[in-house]
Amino acid sequence: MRVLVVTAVRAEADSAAAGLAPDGTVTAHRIPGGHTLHRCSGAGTTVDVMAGGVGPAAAAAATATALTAAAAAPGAPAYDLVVSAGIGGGFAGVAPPGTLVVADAIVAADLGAQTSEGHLPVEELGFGRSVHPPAALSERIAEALDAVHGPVLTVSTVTGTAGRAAELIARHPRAAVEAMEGFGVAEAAATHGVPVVEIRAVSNAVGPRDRAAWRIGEALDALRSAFRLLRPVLEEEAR
Ligand SMILES: O=C(O)c1cccc(C(=O)CC[C@H]2O[C@@H](n3cnc4c(=O)[nH]cnc43)[C@H](O)[C@@H]2O)c1
Repeated sequence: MRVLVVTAVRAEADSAAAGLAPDGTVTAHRIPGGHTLHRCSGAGTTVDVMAGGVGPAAAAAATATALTAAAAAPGAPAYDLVVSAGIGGGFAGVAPPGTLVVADAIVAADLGAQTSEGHLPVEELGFGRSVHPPAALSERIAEALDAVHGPVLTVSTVTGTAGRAAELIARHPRAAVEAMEGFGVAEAAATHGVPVVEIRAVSNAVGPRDRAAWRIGEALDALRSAFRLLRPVLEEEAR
């Protein structure tokens, strides 16, 4: 089984790789676009971890580049699964800092049109999609990680007010987390016909901006634990 993990920044990629390869056996492979795949191999599974950049556009471009490079490499197996992973903001009462969340829907929460009656998603405008269902495996992953299994919203602007948080919850009442890359990763994966899952470790609460309250170290530790627990699930899937 071959898996591509896409994070936004290097610190997230390092946490994922540390969980996947606790003995530190990771090899680096350059691909076009200046990206590096950090390869963790073993027990019938090869997991490539890549920091693709912040935001849905950078994430989509990086993911599509890695998937295209794999498809173009003679004799190399195609990816079986793409994982979007990183830290995120948790919605109050659902996902406090330190919590792990696995997406049961990957939602582009600000893709659409603003109207006097509120936000219209692209489906209502007659083009595109704003939701990707995750791979069926996501439920098993959520169980293995003891994670919340709920919608993960992708936004281009980090929420910084209580009003915006309330607006998002009104539109997505089950939302667990917001982050900035999942939908971009999912679009690229869908283009290549590869299933996708999204895993987030909560670093902060969604709401009024309070940068001092972000628990990034705690979230990166949780992300490392998530990938330690993910490894046997992938190995079982590969059998
Ligand atoms: O200091 C700020 O207010 C600020 C503004 C924009 C971006 C940041 C970041 O640290 C990058 C966000 C980065 O981390 C993910 N993330 C983490 N928490 C959230 C959130 O509450 N809402 C959206 N994204 C979040 C995201 O996926 C990015 O990769 C700081």
